[in-house]
Amino acid sequence: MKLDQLLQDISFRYEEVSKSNDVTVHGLTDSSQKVKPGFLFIAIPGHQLDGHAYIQDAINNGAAAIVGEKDHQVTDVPYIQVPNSKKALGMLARNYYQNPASQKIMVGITGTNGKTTTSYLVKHILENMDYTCSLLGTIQNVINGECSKTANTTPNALTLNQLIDKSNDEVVIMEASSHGLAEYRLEGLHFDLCLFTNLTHEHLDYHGTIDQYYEVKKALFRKLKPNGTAVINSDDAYGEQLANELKQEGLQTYTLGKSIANDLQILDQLSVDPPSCRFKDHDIHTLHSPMAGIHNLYNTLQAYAAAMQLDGETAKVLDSISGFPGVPGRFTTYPLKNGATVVVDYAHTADAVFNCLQTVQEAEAKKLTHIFGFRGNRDQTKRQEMMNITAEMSDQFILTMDDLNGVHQRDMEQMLTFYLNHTKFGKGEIIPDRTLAIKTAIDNSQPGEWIVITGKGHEEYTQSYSLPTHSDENTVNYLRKNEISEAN
Ligand SMILES: CC(=O)N[C@H]1[C@@H](OP(=O)(O)OP(=O)(O)OC[C@H]2O[C@@H](n3ccc(=O)[nH]c3=O)[C@H](O)[C@@H]2O)O[C@H](CO)[C@@H](O)[C@@H]1O[C@H](C)C(=O)N[C@@H](C)C(=O)N[C@H](CCC(=O)O)C(=O)O
Ligand SMILES: Nc1ncnc2c1ncn2[C@@H]1O[C@H](COP(=O)(O)OP(=O)(O)OP(=O)(O)O)[C@@H](O)[C@H]1O
Repeated sequence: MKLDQLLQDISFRYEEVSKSNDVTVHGLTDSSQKVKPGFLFIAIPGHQLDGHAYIQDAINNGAAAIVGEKDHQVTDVPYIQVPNSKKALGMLARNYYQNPASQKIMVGITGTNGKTTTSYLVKHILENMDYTCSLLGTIQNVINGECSKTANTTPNALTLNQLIDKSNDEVVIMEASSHGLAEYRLEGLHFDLCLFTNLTHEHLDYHGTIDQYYEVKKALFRKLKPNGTAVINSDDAYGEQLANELKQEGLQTYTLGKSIANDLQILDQLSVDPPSCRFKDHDIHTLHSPMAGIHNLYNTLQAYAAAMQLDGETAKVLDSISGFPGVPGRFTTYPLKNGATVVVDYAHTADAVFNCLQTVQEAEAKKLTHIFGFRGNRDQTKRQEMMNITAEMSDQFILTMDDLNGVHQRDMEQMLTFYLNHTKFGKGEIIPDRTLAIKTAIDNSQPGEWIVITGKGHEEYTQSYSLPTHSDENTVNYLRKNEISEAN
């Protein structure tokens, strides 16, 4: 593709145009190491390194032209200076792959909690409506029915366009993380549906304040196609604010919540275990959530609303919801032979922990033991809130290791001791080895008791522990097998 064609809709320094006229580009990359002859190299200032420092490497590897945002002397090949390289990467990727997203029904999901769960629900329902769906998110990417691992919840703009280009599916359902939005990974994409689940304290190490975090999330809704719709949980305070602001801006919204002002009104909750409710859109219906927890009732309603925006038939949609198999590591339950129950859940915000523990309380647990830790090098300001919630809601808690992310285990243990000493009720202990923490809780469990392990969900451990296991699910199943063989 000619460089001029690639630069469509991108503003850049005028004097570079003539130089770039004749260049043909054979590929794009923002990694100098991946440059092949004829590639366009986009220099990105990152969080650890600066792509501008690798421009000469890119040229040595055969780059035909360079895009960057800083003043830079480049003599051998055209240097196109743009105001923002990350934004330019999005537009360049979109142009190079000929805007693959424009051929798809695009569904973007944002919010602090519930993105993955809602995305799985939407995929499940739409597939039952005979749509073929790609899924891009935290657990995995699924393109043309093939699953692959993901480095990021929201991939960078180049990967994103490559994945959408590869997809033969009709619908792309993707999670839009706040980092993805702030880093312009969705630049140039437009959506038919944008969903907002909720907004609570998270990632403030990156965003600074919750209001800035909200503004970043709101940016997704600026990417709605002219006839696109925002589907919003307005029982969440930030969701209500978002719906009001978008309506004022003339965008099409579809809200769900308890108030009569909503397009989908939750009338009354019929039961909590399993959760079900009556709701009204055009008519009155009953929804049975396929997953435990009121939070999942909201996720399910949101997925229902999304499907209805894509011309779903109420009865068929509600029917398909009842066959939803759940999401790995989201309130996954494991009955023990002794009559106790273990839950593995991905909760790693205070709100998610609250919802998860509340769900167990509603199941009338005789005793609730909560096992969790804090992720190293992540938002520390949410930790006290998480401690307060577990101290209030659990009967006993065990603090343990989560991913250390480069933090020394000794420092993390000191941190856990600090939180333990500053939390009232005195019903906590520290067992640093995660697998032994789980073993201790299981060994001491009694019929009717619940053990809740939060933080890692579907993820594999990033460090090794005493038991030969590599995830919470694996540890629980390993201990369950031993429980069974010991009992025999
Ligand atoms: C903070 C952040 O968003 N970091 C992302 C960013 O990496 P970075 O800024 O550190 O990149 P860098 O290493 O400084 O490199 C800068 C540039 O130099 C280039 N380079 C570097 C070396 C070289 O030899 N040649 C060269 O060209 C690199 O290719 C890059 O273009 O760009 C990378 C490529 O797109 C991302 O994978 C990476 O995500 C990291 C892994 C990450 O952990 N991100 C988290 C914070 C994140 O984004 N999380 C959200 C989900 C959050 C949630 O749970 O809700 C997500 O969407 O995943
Ligand atoms: N609607 C909701 N409201 C509050 N908490 C929720 C909601 N849905 C899920 N959760 C909690 O959040 C955890 C993570 O859920 P999920 O993976 O669906 O969210 P996510 O937004 O994709 O999270 P992340 O951005 O961290 O990947 C769940 O295990 C559950 O504890």
